[in-house]
Formats: sequence, C-alpha cells, structure tokens
Amino acid sequence: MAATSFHQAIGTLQSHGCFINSGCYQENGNSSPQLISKGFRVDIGRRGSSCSRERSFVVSQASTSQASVMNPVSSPSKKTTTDSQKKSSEAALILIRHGESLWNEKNLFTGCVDVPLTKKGVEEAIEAGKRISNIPVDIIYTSALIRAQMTAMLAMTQHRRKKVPIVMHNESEQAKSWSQIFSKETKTQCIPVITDWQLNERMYGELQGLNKQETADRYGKEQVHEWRRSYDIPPPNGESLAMCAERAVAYFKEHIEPQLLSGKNVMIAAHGNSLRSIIMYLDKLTSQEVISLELSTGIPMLYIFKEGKFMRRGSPVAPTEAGVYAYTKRLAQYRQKLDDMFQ
Ligand SMILES: O=C(O)[C@@H](CO)OP(=O)(O)O
Repeated sequence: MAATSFHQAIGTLQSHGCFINSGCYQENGNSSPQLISKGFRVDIGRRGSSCSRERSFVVSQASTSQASVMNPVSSPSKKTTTDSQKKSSEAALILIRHGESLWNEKNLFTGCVDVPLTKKGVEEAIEAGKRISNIPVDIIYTSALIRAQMTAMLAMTQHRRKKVPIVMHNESEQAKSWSQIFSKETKTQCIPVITDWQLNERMYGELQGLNKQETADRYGKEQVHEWRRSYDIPPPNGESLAMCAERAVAYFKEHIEPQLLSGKNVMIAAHGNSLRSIIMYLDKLTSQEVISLELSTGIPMLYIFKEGKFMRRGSPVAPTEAGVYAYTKRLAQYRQKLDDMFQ
C-alpha cells in the first residue's frame, strides 16, 4: 500500500476512534519510516477490521503471587482485584521500545548483551518522554538491560509531573533494606521502577554480536529472516519469539496486570521482541500476524485498560495532542490538573 493510501486509511480509522501512528509498525525495526508490507497494513486498511473495531479482550484474573513490587507501591492482592474493581478501574499502559543502541547503529544482533544507547537513542528517549509528558505514570517496569532503563529514565525527565523514578532493589534483603525511603512525603513524589530480566530482549544465542548483513550474506537472507522473524524457530542456541513470549507474557500477567487492575498507570520500557510478544497478547494477534509486527525505537504506544479490556490507542504524537486526552475523562482531567499546577 502506498503511503498516501495508508494515510487515507489512517484518517478513516482515526475518525472511527482507532489511532494508529505509522511510527509504531515499520519494516525496519530500528528507525526507517517505512510501512510494513503485510499483516497490520492489511488489517488497518479495512473498515470493521480487528483494529478499527478496537481489539479488546477480558484479562485473566490476577495471580496472587505478585511479589516484585515493593515500597513505595503496595502489591495489589487478589482481594483488591475483585470483579467489581475490575469493572470500575481504568488505567493507562504505555509501552516503549528503547531508543537506538550502539549495536542497533552497528547493525549487530544484540539480544541479551547489555549495550547502552547512542546519542540518537538518548534523543529518541527524550522525545518519547515529551510525547507522554501529560500521561500519568504510577509505576515503571523495565528489563534488566541498560538500554531500556536509560530510555525509561530519560523519558521521565520530560514528564510534567516531575516525580522521581527510583529503581527498586529487591535482589537481596540487604539491598532492600539499604535502599529504603523514610519520608512518606518523599515517597509520594517517587515512581518505583521495577527491573526484571523477564522483560529482556529475546536471547539471540550464537547470533549475538554478529553483523546482521554479514550473517545474511553467509547463511542466506531467508534463513536469517526465519531466525529473526519466525514465531517458533529459534536462532542457534537462542530463544524463538514463542519462547520469549512465554516468559515475558507470563511476567506481564503475573506482575503488571494486577497493577492495571488496581488502577495504576504503568509504563513498560523494553525491547523489540519482548514487546512484540506482549502486544501479541494484548491485541490477540496470531502467530502469523505477529511476524509482520515491527516496533520502532523510542516510539511510545498507549493502551487504555478499562472494564477489564485493553484498548490500543496508538502513539501520542505530541504532549498537546487533543485526541489522546479525549480518549478518557481521566486522562483529560489529569492533563487539566497539570495545566493548573504548572501555569
Ligand atoms: O538484535 C536484536 O536484539 C534485535 C533487536 O534489535 O534484532 P531483531 O530486529 O533481529 O529482532
């Protein structure tokens, strides 16, 4: 589909309440602004398609073993996620793939290698922060990898509410105890940041550190595409998307959904493939559809969780974008409050 007809399609969808930013789904996972050639493009161009009728689903009841969220945010227990609460609660969920890393720039398979952002990646993270600066964030989840953590922290420097993101250290009793905050007032001005390896990029096995182009030249384009984008074929000694989904989606269900159910607004800063698997779950994509899903670096995507359902709201293009705040009364009120506080 040509760019013009895509934009026409987007116009139609926007007027039907489905906001899609072309930056969300692209051919090149890093930053090229091309559109994907299959999958979503077909879907979003069709009225009454899964997108235009707002994909939504009922989330499963939260598990009781939620344990990773420490002070200053209390862990929602099963008792607090009753059906009535599920109905009344509404929360924002922001997903953001980290900004460009030094190995994205060099076109190297990265996976679980802990590589920092480039200068461009830093700028992307700041830009992403501007775009979501009027959206409430109560708790942040990131992977254990620095590129996702840098992205979350840099994005939060732009938030108008100016709360301080604080990394929770739950790795040992001593770490927990030594990082306590003793002022109630200070705690209310903090946003807990939970880091967990389950949100890491998929482990790329023996491809980690190899150049993507050279690998394609050596093993053939098709083989490399299969390793990179098939759903259940793993790269040599690495994780397939299905394997990555198994741990990332399980983590989402066990730790993140209960926060949303209790009305907390959540931001997740993670990776191309861990987020693809979470989006596959949120949007109920098939293993065929997810193959064509590509995420750009540093583009925030907004979902509204309401009455037990996830509704994809696309990507806010700017903090002032009226459409985003019209999505729910609560977002509009939050923004109004910020305007009153800071003007
Ligand atoms: O190298 C990686 O870790 C990932 C993301 O950059 O690459 P791919 O796009 O092949 O999944």
